[in-house]
Parts: sequence; structure tokens; C-alpha cells
Amino acid sequence: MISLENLVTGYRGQALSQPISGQFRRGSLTAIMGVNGAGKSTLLKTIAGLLPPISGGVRLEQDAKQIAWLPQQSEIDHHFPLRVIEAVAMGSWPAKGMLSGIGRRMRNRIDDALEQVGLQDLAGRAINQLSGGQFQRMLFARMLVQDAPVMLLDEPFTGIDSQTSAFLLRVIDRLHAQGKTILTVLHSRPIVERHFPALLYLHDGHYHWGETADILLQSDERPPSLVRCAVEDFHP
Ligand SMILES: Nc1ncnc2c1ncn2[C@@H]1O[C@H](COP(=O)(O)OP(=O)(O)OP(=O)(O)O)[C@@H](O)[C@H]1O
Repeated sequence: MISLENLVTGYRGQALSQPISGQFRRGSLTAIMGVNGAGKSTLLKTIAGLLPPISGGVRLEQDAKQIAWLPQQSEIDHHFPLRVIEAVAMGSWPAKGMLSGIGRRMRNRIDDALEQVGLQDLAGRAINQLSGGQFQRMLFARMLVQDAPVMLLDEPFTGIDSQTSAFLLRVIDRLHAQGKTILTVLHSRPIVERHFPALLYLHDGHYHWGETADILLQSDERPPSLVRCAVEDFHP
């Protein structure tokens, strides 16, 4: 379980929202939505321990090493001189350290992750030669190798073609079925409605948190719609 206790996020002492309190239950699958600049990524980074809270706190059942983090594509250096397999192997670092070497079990886990995301034939390719969708599959494979109980994903489908998005959505569904606790920042209401049982919606410094159907119903009953979000042309 992840508990937010009067958590206020922001930068340099400047708060982005009112205090947020609540729990992400173990094994839950939650979408985080809100307009651009609402503070979704900042919240995710604060939960991941990458940013300090302005006030309040985040209580985790596990240590921060057991949290997998999938950043927005725009935050990653796509030109770092690495091969796909090396980038995916980095998923083992939080548990084993950078210099531990890769044993046979870890090698199997890396091969399995590459296969799960359909990149088994591109293991030796330089990461700067991947398409956007292939790059995102690689980041998912790295997350699968890390195999953390908590997974935080920041806009995993932004800029990704609909076929790859649908494929990666099935990976998320599988991880959810395995009992992972998953928080995902998303902009697509159809995806959230179909795949995410829980929703945390950030809006004008306030938040709405609960079952997705309830939050969206409240939104529809209270025009102008609370959940003003891009409806993408993709309905998996
Ligand atoms: N490093 C930073 N320093 C100061 N302010 C920042 C920093 N990063 C983001 N901000 C500001 O914090 C606010 C929230 O940003 P954040 O990226 O969390 O929003 P978001 O809801 O994820 O938006 P988007 O949907 O556009 O990704 C914005 O006003 C942004 O300009």
C-alpha cells in the first residue's frame, strides 16, 4: 500500500495542490489524470522519492528500490550509446547494483522481458536506432526486468502508435493480474474507462479520488465537465 498523508507537492516551496490524503491499495491499478500542468508528473516523482514534498508525506510499505519508474519519453536521452539489451539489463541495477554482472537467471529474465514486449530480434540494436514505439517497448522490458511490486508510469502512450499502445496496455493488464500496484499518468478517457478501476483526478488545485466510474459520473453531472481530456482515436 502507498499512503499519501496530507501530501503537498511542488517546486521550491511553491505548492501545486491542496493537501492530498488517501491510499493506493496493494494490487490496485490507478489512472492519474488532469489538464497539462495540473501536477501529475510532480505527484508521481514525489511518490517515487525523486522530489521532496512541500509538506505532508508519502508512506510506502516497501523501500524505494522496489519502485519501478517509467519516465515520460521527453525526459530520456535517446542518444546515449547503449544497445537495447544493455538498457533492458539496467532494470536489474536497483536490486543487484551496477557492477554485479549478469548471471544466467538474470539473462533469462532479460530474454523473457524482451520477448514479452516483442523486441527479441532487436536486442543488439543501438537505442538511438529505435522508433518511438520500439523505445517505449524497451522501457517496458526494463521495468519487467526490475519486477518491482510498485510501478509508476508517466504517460506511457503519449506519442506512441495505437497498435503499440494496445500491446503495452495488455502488458499493464497482465502486471495488474499478477498483483502489482500500478499508478499511470494518462490523458485518454476511453483507456481509463476501460482499463483502470481507480482514478485520481487533479483539477484546479483540488483532487477527486475513487472508483473510476464514480469520478467520471460526478464529472459528467457537473458541467463543464470535470474531466476535460483528449479523446484519442484509439479504443483498445
Ligand atoms: N523542475 C521544475 N521546476 C519548477 N517548476 C516545475 C518543474 N517541473 C514542472 N514544473 C511546473 O509544475 C507544474 C506541474 O508540472 P507537471 O509536469 O507535474 O504537470 P503535469 O500535470 O504532469 O502536466 P503534463 O500533462 O503537461 O505533463 C507546471 O506548472 C510546471 O511548469
